Amino acid sequence: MILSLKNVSKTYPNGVKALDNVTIDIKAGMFGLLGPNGAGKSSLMRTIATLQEPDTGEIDFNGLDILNNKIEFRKTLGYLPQEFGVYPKMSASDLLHYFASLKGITNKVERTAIVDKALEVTNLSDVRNKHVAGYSGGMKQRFGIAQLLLNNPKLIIVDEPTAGLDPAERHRFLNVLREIGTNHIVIFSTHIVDDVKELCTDMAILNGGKILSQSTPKELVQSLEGHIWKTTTSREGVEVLQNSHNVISSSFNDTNDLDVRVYSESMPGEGFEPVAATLEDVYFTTLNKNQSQTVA
Ligand SMILES: Nc1ncnc2c1ncn2[C@@H]1O[C@H](COP(=O)(O)OP(=O)(O)OP(=O)(O)O)[C@@H](O)[C@H]1O
Repeated sequence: MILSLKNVSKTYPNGVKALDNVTIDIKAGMFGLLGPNGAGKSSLMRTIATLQEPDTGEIDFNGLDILNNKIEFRKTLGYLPQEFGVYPKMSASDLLHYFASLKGITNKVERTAIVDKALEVTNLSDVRNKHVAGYSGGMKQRFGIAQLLLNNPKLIIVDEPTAGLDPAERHRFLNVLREIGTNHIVIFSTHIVDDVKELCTDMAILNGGKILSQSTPKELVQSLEGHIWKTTTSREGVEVLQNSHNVISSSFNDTNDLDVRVYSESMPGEGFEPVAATLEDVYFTTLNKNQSQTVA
């Protein structure tokens, strides 16, 4: 199973270039698309879901040219957009039976098996008789997944599903994605580095409509090993460091000083110690590098 995008670009009528020559191959497993607000994540998701046309480029799913075979492709697709709809006062079970009927699953025994499985995978079996309208944000997101599992999609696209979820719900939701990621291609977008770290077999960093890097989280972290250094300084000290060093991030510690992480090929100076690289270092280093190239 493979989804291939070649030179996909999109400029909106207002002149914003949301996708800039995106070329990427996505294989089975959990694929995380990581980027800040406005990076182009939703534009890429909507384009793959064939809800909007790119200006140029090709998208191919298992040999099918999806831009010229939208109806056929959509039968294999499950898409959960960023904004989910308003649900009627119907139980999760009744609503899933209704959606399954609309999708043409008319045999009641078959439909019941499919609905039960979708509720089980998304951990909603216990609340199947409650109204979806009264569900919490996280339960609604899981219901969104249950709904798209009904027609057994091969490719699942989930746009920023963890935004706005509390930590417990986020955890439950990621567990559901982990479960379905074992036998589907799941592409999900996020601006939370930990989502990708906890879940993804493969990932890309997107900004300004461009893919800045693509690899496994492990390989990306390994590529920075030996180049990340830490020091502790005052608030004013950080400003000085920012002018002379490649500062990745800074955070307050217990003594109200700042722990500062710096990227450097070799020992950046006195007071620095080497530290293990993290995926957050990868993310910020990649964005910083791109920003300085864009400015230069
Ligand atoms: N329909 C549209 N018309 C014009 N500009 C748009 C449209 N949709 C998105 N944009 C712009 O395109 C750029 C990319 O937006 P997009 O929503 O794809 O990014 P994103 O990474 O999903 O961001 P967020 O995390 O905020 O949802 C942004 O500058 C946005 O303002």
